[in-house]
This record gives sequence, structure tokens and C-alpha cells, in this order.
Amino acid sequence: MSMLLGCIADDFTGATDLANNLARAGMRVVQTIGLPGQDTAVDADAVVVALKSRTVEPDAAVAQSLAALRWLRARGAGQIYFKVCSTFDSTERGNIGPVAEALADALGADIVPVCPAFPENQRTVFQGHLFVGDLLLSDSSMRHHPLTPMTDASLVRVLQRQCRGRVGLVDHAVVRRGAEAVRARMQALRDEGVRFGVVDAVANDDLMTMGRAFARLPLLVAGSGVAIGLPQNHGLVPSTAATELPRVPGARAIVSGSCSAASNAQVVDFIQRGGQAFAVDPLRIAAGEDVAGAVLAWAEGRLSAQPLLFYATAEPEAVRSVQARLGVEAAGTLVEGTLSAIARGLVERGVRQLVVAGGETSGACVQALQVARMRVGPQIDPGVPWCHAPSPAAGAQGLLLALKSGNFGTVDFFTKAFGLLA
Ligand SMILES: Nc1ncnc2c1ncn2[C@@H]1O[C@H](COP(=O)(O)OP(=O)(O)OP(=O)(O)O)[C@@H](O)[C@H]1O
Ligand SMILES: O=C(O)[C@@H](O)C(=O)CO
Repeated sequence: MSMLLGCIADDFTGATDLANNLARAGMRVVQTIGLPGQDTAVDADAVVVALKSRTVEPDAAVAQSLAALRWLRARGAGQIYFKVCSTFDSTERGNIGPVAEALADALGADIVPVCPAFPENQRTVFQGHLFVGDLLLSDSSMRHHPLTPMTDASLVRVLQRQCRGRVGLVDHAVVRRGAEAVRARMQALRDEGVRFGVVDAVANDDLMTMGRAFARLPLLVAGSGVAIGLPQNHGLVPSTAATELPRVPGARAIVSGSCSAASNAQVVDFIQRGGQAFAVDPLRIAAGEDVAGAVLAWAEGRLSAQPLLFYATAEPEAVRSVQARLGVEAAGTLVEGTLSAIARGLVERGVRQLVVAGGETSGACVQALQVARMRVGPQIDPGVPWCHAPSPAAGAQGLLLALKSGNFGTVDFFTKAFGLLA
């Protein structure tokens, strides 16, 4: 059977978020970490290729995404889904616009819907403006993001700054009238010479409408929300069949490099509940200290079923001060390098159930663990499932991994996640 949907995700937590929504809506999903080898065969309704392209140079993001597109099309992918962040994380230069435009060119797509809405996680789009809960994106904690601060809530404006093609709007009044009205509006935009249509969505019903409306379009640019409306086009229905994972006994740990508001609160909650934690200081890494070595020495003898937390997570002011001293990119790279060395060292010392918080951080950790593919299991919170992954560091049984997007999860996430495996 050929692949119904080929997905390209711009970060690793985003990829598991999408795989989770597709699996729950009834698709058999495989998630690959990076581009799989040319001879890799897959038997799935959807394949999600997880890239780490959100914050690299636009040219590199385009090249990686086009390579993923070629791989997916060579395996018969009927429709392409470019998964972006539900908070539209990007800079003035991209990478959402340049990648979307390159994919549209390659696919000959003349009108492309764009919708990051994920109402289950309080991300909604109205009149083309993105809301996080009851706040405009630009008033939310996303304005302080260390790598992609989001200071404009108008997605039409944000995307237009990143694209050559014109960007228009399919507003909620149209979406409410149903799939036929959405199709007609997209057609009208196309006739006006618009290439990208930002589509409003405030509830799951709107996403189901979009799913029907976009059944025949070659390319969608979306958060994970739109995915819930696509399996219905193939006669698939919601299912929990895909969520059984093998039991993998072993020690437990959490590695958090996310500085998002939710992760900050989750770190505080974990420590307040009496969890043991080690704070990683970026300035000590920059001074050349072997911070990963010190952390792993501390962990030795403490690893058990009681999870240990290792975090660089810090409040916006502390992050800004580190970035002012080290530079934004250098700070990110240093911290990611150390946290990923810690993750690998932990697994080599017996950790088999690992939560990683933060998209970039997850990308770095999963690469250090040489994970090539993951199987999606039960959902912990919307957008965050447990997954099973083979890794040379983990031996024959592999390990259980939960990759948490920065702002996802309830405040007790780090405790709750392991409760689900008990
Ligand atoms: N204390 C710190 N000071 C400066 N930079 C930090 C600090 N802690 C973490 N970082 C860096 O901040 C970035 C956080 O990005 P990451 O994608 O991991 O989290 P996030 O943005 O909250 O998650 P998501 O992308 O899933 O929303 C990483 O590059 C990380 O290395
Ligand atoms: O869409 C989201 O918010 C997440 O899947 C994500 O991409 C965060 O990095």
C-alpha cells in the first residue's frame, strides 16, 4: 500500500506531536529521525521525517526539506504536510516561508493553506491572528523565546515577510460555512495571485472542515492540529490501536533545555515535590569546565526508578544575560551539546525512560543517542506521547522517550509522565 501522507517536521518534538495526532486519528505512522537511507522501506499510512531545520540558515533548511520531499515522493506520498510550530516559531528570514515556498515550487502547488492552530493546546487562529490561550501570540511568553522571539501575532504579516509569493486570509466566517466554502475561497485567492492562505481555526470542528477541504491539495503547512482532519479522507477513524509500547524497565531521567514558560513551571513543580535535580550553568560550560562529566558523576549511584532532573531551563532574564555574554547561537549550541552528552551518558548508565523538554534540545539528544526511528505510544498530554526508540546506547530493548515541546504539558508533567508507565 502506498503512503497516504508524507510529513516533514521542522523539529523533533513537533514531529512526535504530529505523529501522535495522526495515530490517534487512525493512521499507521512511522517517525524517522532525519532523512532515512535510500534503501529504507516503510509500511505506514504516514511517515513523519523529523528534521532539525527550524533555526538553521534558511538555505540549509530548504535543502534538508527538499531532500526529505524527494525521499517521501519516491515512496509514493500522496500529499505533503510541512509541520511547523503551533506558535509559528520562526525569524524574520524564515524558515517557514522559504521552506514552504521551495516545497510549493517543487510540487507545483499554486495555493497552499497555512494553519498552526491546535485548539487542544490553546493555539487558535482568528482573523489571521494567532492566540495562545486568551493572549495574542505577541503578548504571550513566546515574545521571550531564546531563539525565535515572536513579536507579531498577524500570521499574514509574519509569513509575508518571509516569502516572495503573496499571502492572504481564509477567515473564520468562511471556515464556519464548511469545506465547500473553504475550497471556493482558496480558489478565489489563487485567482487573485495569492499563493499562501492563512486559515482561521478556533476549534477541532474547524480542523475537520479543513481536512475535507484540503483533501486534494498537494501541500499543507500546519501545526499538528490540521492532521486530525486528514485520516477521514481515507476512510480511517480514530483509534488507540497504535499506542501499545513494549515495557522497558530501567532508571528514569528528565533532561530539560527548554526555557519556555511551561517548562520553567514544570521544573519548579518537580523540585517542589522533592525531586532531585541538577542545574546546568551555561557560563560554566563556556568557561571550559567538564559540566557533563560533573553531572554524570553526580548521577552515578543516584539513578533509579525515582526520576532525576537535569536542566538548563531558566527564566527569560537569566537567558538574556547568558546570551548577552555568549551570543544567542553560541549559548544554544553549548547548552545543547552538554545536555545531549548528559542524555547519552545517562542512557549508557542505565536510564531507559527518558523525558526531554524542548524541540532543539530533543533534536540534539536524539542525535546523540543515534536514534533513527521512533514508534508512537500513549499520549501523556496533548501533543506529547511516549515513544519507543532503538538506540545503540540502550542495548537490545531500546528505550522509552518522551519529547516534550517547550510550552506543552500540565505543570506536573515530569511526574505524571512516569506515572503513565508504572
Ligand atoms: N540557561 C540558558 N541560557 C541560554 N540558552 C539556553 C539556556 N537553557 C537552554 N538554552 C537554549 O535555549 C534553546 C531552547 O530551545 P528548545 O527548542 O530546546 O526549547 P523550546 O523552544 O522551549 O521548545 P520548543 O521548540 O519545543 O517550543 C536551546 O537552544 C537551549 O540550548
Ligand atoms: O506545534 C507545536 O507547538 C510543537 O509541536 C512544536 O513544534 C514545538 O517545538
